[in-house]
Amino acid sequence: MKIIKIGGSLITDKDSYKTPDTHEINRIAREISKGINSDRLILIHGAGSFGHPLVKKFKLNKKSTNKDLFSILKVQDSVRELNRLFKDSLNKEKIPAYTIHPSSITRTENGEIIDLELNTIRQALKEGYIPLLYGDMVLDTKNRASVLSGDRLVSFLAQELKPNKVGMATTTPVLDKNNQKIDLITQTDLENIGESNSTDVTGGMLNKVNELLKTRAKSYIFNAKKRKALEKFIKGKNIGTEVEYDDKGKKT
Ligand SMILES: Nc1ncnc2c1ncn2[C@@H]1O[C@H](COP(=O)(O)OP(=O)(O)OP(=O)(O)O)[C@@H](O)[C@H]1O
Ligand SMILES: C=C(C)CCOP(=O)(O)O
Repeated sequence: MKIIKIGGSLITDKDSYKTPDTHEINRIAREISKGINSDRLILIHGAGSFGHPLVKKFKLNKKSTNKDLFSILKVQDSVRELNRLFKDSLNKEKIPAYTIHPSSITRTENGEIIDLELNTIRQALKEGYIPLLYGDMVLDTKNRASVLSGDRLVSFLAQELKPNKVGMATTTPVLDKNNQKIDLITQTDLENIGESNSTDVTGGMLNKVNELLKTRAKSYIFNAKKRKALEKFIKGKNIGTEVEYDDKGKKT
C-alpha cells in the first residue's frame, strides 16, 4: 500500500484566495491514472488557498472554546469544494476515488487525534475504492474545532495502516541553505527547513518533515510539478528527499 498526499500548493494557486489550478488538477489525475497498478493506494490532499486564508481570517487555528460555528462550517464547505473538484477529476480519469470527509470521522483534543474511524477507510479499500481524504476542520474536545492538516493525516494513517511507502507531492523537494536538494534528511538536520512562503497555518515544509520523521514506512517529499514525477513515484521509483524515520521524532 502507498499513501500519497497531493499538496495544496500543487492543486491551487496558494497566493490567490480560493483559486483552483484546474490544469494541474487534471494533469495530476492523469498521472495518477497512468501510474496506478494493483497496489492499494490512499490519497490525501491539502487545502491550499481553499483552507489556509480562511482559517487565518477567522483565527480558527488559535486556542478558544467559543469559535464561531458558522466560520468553522464555512472553512469545511470551502475545503469540500476543492475536494469535489479533485475527486471529479480523478473519477473522470477512471480512478475510483471515494471521499471520506475527515470532519465526519475524527475528533481531536488540543489538535491531537483521539478518534479516527479507520474501518470506513479499510472497507473502502476492500471494495476497490481509493480513499480520498484532505486537510479539514474537525471537532476538538477542548477548542470546539481544530485544523487537521493533510500532513498529519498521512503520518497517522501510515502508523495505523502500515503502507510500504509514503509520499508527499508538493512543489519542491526539501532544499538546503544553498537551495540544493537534500537527498536524505534526518532528525539532526532541520535548521534550514522553514514554514511556507504562502499563507499556511499548518507549518509548511517543517511540518511535513516532522510528520514523516514519525513514519516508519519509506517516506519521500518531492516536486510533482516536474512532469511524470508523480507517475514514476506511484510506479515505485524513489524520488525527491527521503525522510528517515526517527523514534525521537515522535510527537505523539
Ligand atoms: N528547506 C525548504 N525546502 C523546501 N521548501 C521549503 C523549505 N523551507 C520552507 N519551505 C516552504 O515550504 C513550502 C511547502 O509547504 P506547503 O505546506 O506550502 O506545501 P503543500 O503541502 O503543497 O501545501 P498545503 O499545506 O496547502 O497542502 C514550499 O513552497 C516553501 O515555500
Ligand atoms: C486549512 C485547513 C482547513 C487544512 C490544512 O491542511 P493542509 O493544507 O494539508 O495543511
